Amino acid sequence: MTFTELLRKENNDLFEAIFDHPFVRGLGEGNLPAESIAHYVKADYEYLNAFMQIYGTAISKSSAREDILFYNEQINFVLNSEIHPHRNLCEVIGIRYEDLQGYALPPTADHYVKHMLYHAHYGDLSEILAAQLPCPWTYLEIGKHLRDRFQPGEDHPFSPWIHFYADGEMEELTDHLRSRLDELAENVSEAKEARLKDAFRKSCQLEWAFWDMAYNCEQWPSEKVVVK
Ligand SMILES: Cc1ncc(C[n+]2csc(CCO)c2C)c(N)n1
Repeated sequence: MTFTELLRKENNDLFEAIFDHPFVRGLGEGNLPAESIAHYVKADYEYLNAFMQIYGTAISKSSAREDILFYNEQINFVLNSEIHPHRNLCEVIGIRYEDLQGYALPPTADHYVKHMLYHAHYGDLSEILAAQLPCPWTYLEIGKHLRDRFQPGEDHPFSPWIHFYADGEMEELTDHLRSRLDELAENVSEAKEARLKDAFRKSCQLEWAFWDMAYNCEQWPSEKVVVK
């Protein structure tokens, strides 16, 4: 079994919990509260900004040109392609995308971003990969799960969102990150392996928590948030 196959197996409970989450089920059923969708887009827009910065840190820790090229391409992908699923959500609730940008991250999303930044700062490339991998991997599997279960056609409100993640570039991206992590995780110490597993599992936990944060419109106890 490869290292990432083991990660997938050990975190199956969280993948299943994500498929079962009411936000994810609502995407499949075509029925979600507008406030939850708006809350998701606001937080996710800022999450994607942080994700690109983490790719930037990964570049600063890469010596191979192929890695630099890959991360550079991924920054472009986030900038130019990941906006399509957001636009789909905005159209469903009739709110301009521009009006959902520039908000402070709610506690859980803030924590998720800082978890990845922690590994980006203190870890090497393998640790950054372990913390980032659940992001495309869970979305790829959510997309396929919803596509196969609900078979969304033209009339389904979230069909573009589902097909973007099920049938777009997500599989190739996930496979690339997986094979790179598998290479780097070969012959690591037990302590290092534990750090990689911890980074991956916490990101899976935080993927579930991000859906929950959006569904329940999680807020800070006081609305007065000092910095974005
Ligand atoms: C909380 C959260 N998790 C995952 C994604 C999906 N996603 C974000 S960046 C990226 C990889 C691009 O290289 C993918 C797949 C999301 N939008 N929001």
